[in-house]
Amino acid sequence: MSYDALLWLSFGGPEGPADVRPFLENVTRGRGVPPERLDEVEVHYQHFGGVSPINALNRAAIDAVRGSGFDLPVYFGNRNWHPMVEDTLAEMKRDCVRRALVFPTSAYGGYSACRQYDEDILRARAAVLDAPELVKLRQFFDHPLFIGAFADAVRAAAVELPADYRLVFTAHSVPESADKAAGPPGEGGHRYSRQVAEASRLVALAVGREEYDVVWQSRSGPPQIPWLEPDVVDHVEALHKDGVSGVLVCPIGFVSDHLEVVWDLDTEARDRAAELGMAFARAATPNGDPRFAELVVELVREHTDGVAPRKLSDFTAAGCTVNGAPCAPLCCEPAKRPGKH
Ligand SMILES: CC1=C(CCC(=O)O)c2cc3nc(cc4[nH]c(cc5[nH]c(cc1n2)c(C)c5CCC(=O)O)c(CCC(=O)O)c4C)C(CCC(=O)O)=C3C
Ligand SMILES: [Fe+2]
Repeated sequence: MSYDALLWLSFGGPEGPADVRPFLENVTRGRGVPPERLDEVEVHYQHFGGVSPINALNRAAIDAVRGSGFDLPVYFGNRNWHPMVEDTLAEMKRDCVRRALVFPTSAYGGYSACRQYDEDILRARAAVLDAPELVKLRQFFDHPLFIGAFADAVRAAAVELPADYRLVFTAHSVPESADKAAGPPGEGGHRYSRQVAEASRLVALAVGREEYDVVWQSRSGPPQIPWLEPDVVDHVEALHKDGVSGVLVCPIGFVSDHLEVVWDLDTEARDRAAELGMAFARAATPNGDPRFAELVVELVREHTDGVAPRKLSDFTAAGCTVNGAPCAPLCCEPAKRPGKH
C-alpha cells in the first residue's frame, strides 16, 4: 500500500493567555468536569503565560523526523487546539493527499489514549468532502526505541540522587470505569493500566531496578467518580513516611514535557518532596531523544516497507485503525456519560 503523507495527531495546547479557557472548554466539552476543576487548571496554564509547551515540542519532533531524511510530507493537527485536525485534513486534501498514515502522540491503548484519536479522525474526515484515507499507526508502549529512551533518561536522572532512590513511574489517571472498559470485550479490560505497568516493568528491567512503583497523576472529573490511584503527590508523601529519602519520577505515560509534566511533576510533586526534605529528580520524556524520530519512521516503515514490528512484550500490537473505525469491535468503548445520549 502506498501513502502520500504522514499526519502527526496530538492533543494540542494553548499558545497564549486568551487561548486557555477556550482550550479547556474544548478538552472537557460534554465530559462532566466541574467548573472549579477548570478554574484550578487554568491557573496552572497561566503560570506559564498561558502557553503550553506541547505544540512547540510537537513541531520540534516533526522537524527531527523531517531532518532524518524521511521521504513523506508531515502534517500537524490537534484534537483540542490549533492547528485543529479538521483544518489540517482540509489542507492535505488541497495538496492532493489521497492516503496518509497517522501518528498519534500516545503510546497506549484505552479510550483517552487511543480510541479518542480515532474519534478525532472520524470528526476530521466528516468535515472534509471526499477526505483522504487515514490509517492510524499502532500503539508503541513496548517498542525497544521507546523503552530504551526512557531507560537512558532514568539513568541520566539517577545521577542527581542517592543510590537508594525509589523509582516511581507515572501516567495520566483515567476513570476506573474507562480503564475497566479498555481493550476489546473478552480481554478482561484494563488495557491502559496493564500496558502502563508493562512499559514500567520493561524500563525498570533495563535499568536494573527490582523495586519500583506505578502511580497516576493529573486526575480530573468530579471528585465522587473513582479514578486510578494512588496520585503521585500522595505517593511521595507515603514514601516519605516509609523512610525513603529520594525519588526518581519517570513520566512513562507521556511522550513530551507538556503541561501535565512541567506542572504536576516538576512543580507540585517536586515542591512536596522538597518540603519533606526528599531528594527529587524527573526523567526526561522521549520527545527530544533522536530515538523518538527513529521510532516514528520505523512505525511508518511497518506499513510502507513491510518492516517487522519490534516489541518487547507479548501484548497485542493494537490501535492500528482505518478511517477511525475501532481496531476491534467495541474496543475501548467510550463510557456512557450522564446527560449524553
Ligand atoms: C490518558 C490521558 C492522556 C495520555 C494520552 C495522550 O497523551 O493523549 C492525556 C494527555 C493529556 N492531557 C492533557 C491536558 C488535559 N487533560 C484533561 C482532562 C483529561 N485527560 C484525560 C486522560 C488523558 N490525558 C481524561 C480522562 C481527562 C478528563 C476529561 C475527559 O474525559 O476527557 C484536561 C482538562 C482539565 C483537567 O485536567 O481537569 C486537560 C487540560 C494534555 C495537554 C497538556 C498541555 O496542554 O501541555 C495531554 C497531552
Ligand atoms: Fe489529559
